[in-house]
Amino acid sequence: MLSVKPYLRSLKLNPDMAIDYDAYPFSIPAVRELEQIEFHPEVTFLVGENGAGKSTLMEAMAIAWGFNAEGGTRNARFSTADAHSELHSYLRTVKSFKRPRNGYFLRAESFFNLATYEEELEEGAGRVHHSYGDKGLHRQSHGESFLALLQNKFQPDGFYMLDEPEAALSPNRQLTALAIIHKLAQDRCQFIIATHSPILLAYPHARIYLLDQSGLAETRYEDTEHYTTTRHFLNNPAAMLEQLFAEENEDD
Ligand SMILES: Nc1ncnc2c1ncn2[C@@H]1O[C@H](COP(=O)(O)OP(=O)(O)OP(=O)(O)O)[C@@H](O)[C@H]1O
Repeated sequence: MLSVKPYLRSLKLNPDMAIDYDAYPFSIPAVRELEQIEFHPEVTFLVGENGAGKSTLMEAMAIAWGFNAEGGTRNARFSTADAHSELHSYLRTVKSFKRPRNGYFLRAESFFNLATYEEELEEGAGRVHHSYGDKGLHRQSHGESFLALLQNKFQPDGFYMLDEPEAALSPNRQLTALAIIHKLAQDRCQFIIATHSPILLAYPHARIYLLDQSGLAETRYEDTEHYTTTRHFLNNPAAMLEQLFAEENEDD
């Protein structure tokens, strides 16, 4: 029997479209070399150095799926002056025969403005702080409201895209977020997550794609720089700092 998930099964570049490889976004190696991404039914991660193209790709996938470029649900109409790339129009997606009932595109960078807009809409409709619990968005810290969104707004049968969700979360809250993601994955949800967090990346059985100078390829958790560097550092912070500072002095 064909399974319901993943809702977004795969994507690749449309080979019929003319591409300018010298201009953004195709000037980014991981976008230029993009062949095919096969998504995991539960969790797919995008990892890579700062500037590797994760947000560019996440945004394009989100728009191709039907989300608002700035984040939110498929119904969100929130927008800022920030321009988004045209990459979405170059993507060919393969989707499940079954549409998810819920969805959300969470971008750390525009989260607070978007959340304010959503809460105003809910209050206007007579709903009091539904998405952020009883306390309301503006009486919570950034991380608390972020987690409240996961706890209240993310529902079963959903497709969720999260761009650097760890940005506002302490290590303990990242573990809480992992537990929420795991519960939702059991409740027929699919996640695509761009992250730098070695904690989130530990999600079992996830598929991890690394974006780098040579393109985009699947990798293992233990092979990510996030895992190896963090592990190496925590094993002996003093030695690593000594080496780092010595190298800096040599450069001076
Ligand atoms: N609108 C734009 N026009 C031109 N170049 C852009 C634009 N937006 C991003 N870039 C460039 O594209 C590259 C990839 O940016 P992107 O934000 O996708 O990286 P990222 O992997 O999400 O980085 P980070 O981990 O720091 O969030 C960067 O070099 C960035 O400067």
